[in-house]
Amino acid sequence: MTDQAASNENEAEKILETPNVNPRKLQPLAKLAPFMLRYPVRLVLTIVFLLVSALSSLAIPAVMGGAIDEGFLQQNLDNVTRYGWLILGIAAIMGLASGARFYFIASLGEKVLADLREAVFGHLLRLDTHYFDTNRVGELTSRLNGDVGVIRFAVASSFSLALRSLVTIIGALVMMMLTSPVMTIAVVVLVPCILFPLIAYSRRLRGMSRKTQDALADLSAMSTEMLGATRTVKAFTQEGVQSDIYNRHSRESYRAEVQRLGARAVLVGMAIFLGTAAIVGLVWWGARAVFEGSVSAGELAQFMVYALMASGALTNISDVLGTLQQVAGATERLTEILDTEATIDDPAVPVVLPTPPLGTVSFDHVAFGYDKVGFERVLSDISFDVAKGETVALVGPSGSGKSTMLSLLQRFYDVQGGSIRVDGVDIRDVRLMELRQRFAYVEQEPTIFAGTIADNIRFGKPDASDVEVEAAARAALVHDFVVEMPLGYGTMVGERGITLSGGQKQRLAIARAILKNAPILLLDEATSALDAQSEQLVQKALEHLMTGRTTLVIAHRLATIRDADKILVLDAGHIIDQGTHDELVAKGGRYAELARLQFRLDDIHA
Ligand SMILES: Nc1ncnc2c1ncn2[C@@H]1O[C@H](COP(=O)(O)OP(=O)(O)OP(=O)(O)O)[C@@H](O)[C@H]1O
Repeated sequence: MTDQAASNENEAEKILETPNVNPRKLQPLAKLAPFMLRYPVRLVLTIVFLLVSALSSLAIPAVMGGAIDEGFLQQNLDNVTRYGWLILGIAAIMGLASGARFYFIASLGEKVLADLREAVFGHLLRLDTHYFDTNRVGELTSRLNGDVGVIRFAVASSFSLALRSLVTIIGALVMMMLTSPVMTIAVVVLVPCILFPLIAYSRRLRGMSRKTQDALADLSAMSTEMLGATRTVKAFTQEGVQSDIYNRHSRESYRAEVQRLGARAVLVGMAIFLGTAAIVGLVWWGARAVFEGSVSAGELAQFMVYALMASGALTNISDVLGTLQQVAGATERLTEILDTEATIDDPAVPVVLPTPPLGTVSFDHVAFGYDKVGFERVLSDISFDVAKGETVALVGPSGSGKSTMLSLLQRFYDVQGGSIRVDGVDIRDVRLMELRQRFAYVEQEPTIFAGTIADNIRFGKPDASDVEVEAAARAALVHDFVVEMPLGYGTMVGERGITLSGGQKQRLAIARAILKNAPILLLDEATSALDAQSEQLVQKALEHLMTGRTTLVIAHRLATIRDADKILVLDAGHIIDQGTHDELVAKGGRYAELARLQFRLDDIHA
């Protein structure tokens, strides 16, 4: 009875976990079918082994019933031996089939998982920049990792359990009917009578479970935030205050959990009592039937085992339905990503850019707003031309639209009015890949990927040789600091390049751009102040990069604007002035004022 009590306890716990299942919410599961159907052999083998293992497990109690009636009760050892061998044979088939079922379903799960995550990741990278403006990266990675994991678990275990349980219930009921129709009907009435009150009670408890989970989520969000900002916490001497807030959340979570556990204990107790009472009742009734001679002792034993198998399978199914609903949610979220179409895509009939590249850029009455619906203008009526080899500097107050212009040029977004041409061709008529190969983009805060320094330099040209990498590194003044590192170009740089200084990161990004060797350079100069020596090194590296290339630069440095062939002065999305530095300073106007503030010209002219 102890084992039975333990199994009742497990079943009570499963009931507690069972969410409300809405069959319509299971519909998205159908979308997994194409991924599974890609592996028909594995799928068919899984089903075959599943059926064999379920049917062989159903055969064992029937054989055991025979062993009791013809062996034990008649004290016939030969019969016991024969039945023993038979059971062993069936157990061997069951063991083999179960092992094979486990292997095939698990490997199918892994395959589906790998295909899904590859499809989603590949698709995400191809989606528009606009998609990433409106969807948080954290949420997307959680979909990619969490949801795919949920699906893997489901394919590997829940589907198999659901199917196995279904076969077991049907098989056990058939065998029970064959043994004793009257007792079968009694069980069919009795089991729901016990399960339904338990399920009803467990649903009431579900609210409590949600409360604990919310409290835990708060706790984890807070610890992630605070541990990620320990410097800020220390600088503002907030360790004590934040610990107190954390403790308060932690205790709330503890109280909610203890309350839930108390309620759960009541449920487990109820399930154990009701389950045991039902078994006692059934045994008593069965014993009466045996004494009356309507069933044999062996039949009663086999009937009891089938009844237990059926009720176990029923709780398994209610458990699995809950998991499947989670899986349906995960599948829906993932297929939502796969169903999102990129709006910025290659043209149907692409125009090929001229080779060798001319390196010219022209904006013709360009208008743009990020908000597609409201069309709030970020840029209006922007027109200018950049000739081959020219350097054009964009200057203007923060938010005037400088970065947006570089984004539009690389077609991260599409213009809403006018057009942009590269080498005389409208960029919407060119294949995205071909267009973007024409640019080398150095961001204001360059991304340093987790990997070696060489990997980082090679990012835009993965097949570059070591010699090419070193040449680019030398030109960007990266080589000298790299050779001083213990592993040279093989030195790992942290997830965010934490081990490199600001100036080193910028030079690494410049080396990456030099290696890409694109005809047009897009440069977003760093605003963050570097020390004079670092600044000088970056400036030198940039000079190497700019040589012979058409350059569009968002300028924050005096050296850059002085050397620019043309300066475009932006304000609130309009070009309000243009000319060389000297011309614009001579004019007085907005540029002179801006330049005085931004580039500290007073120091220079003083
Ligand atoms: N991804 C975006 N989604 C919505 N609005 C944006 C987005 N990026 C920029 N904006 C808005 O567009 C306007 C122009 O921004 P942009 O970054 O082009 O200016 P900027 O001149 O480069 O400024 P800064 O010098 O501060 O980088 C700003 O009002 C900004 O809030």
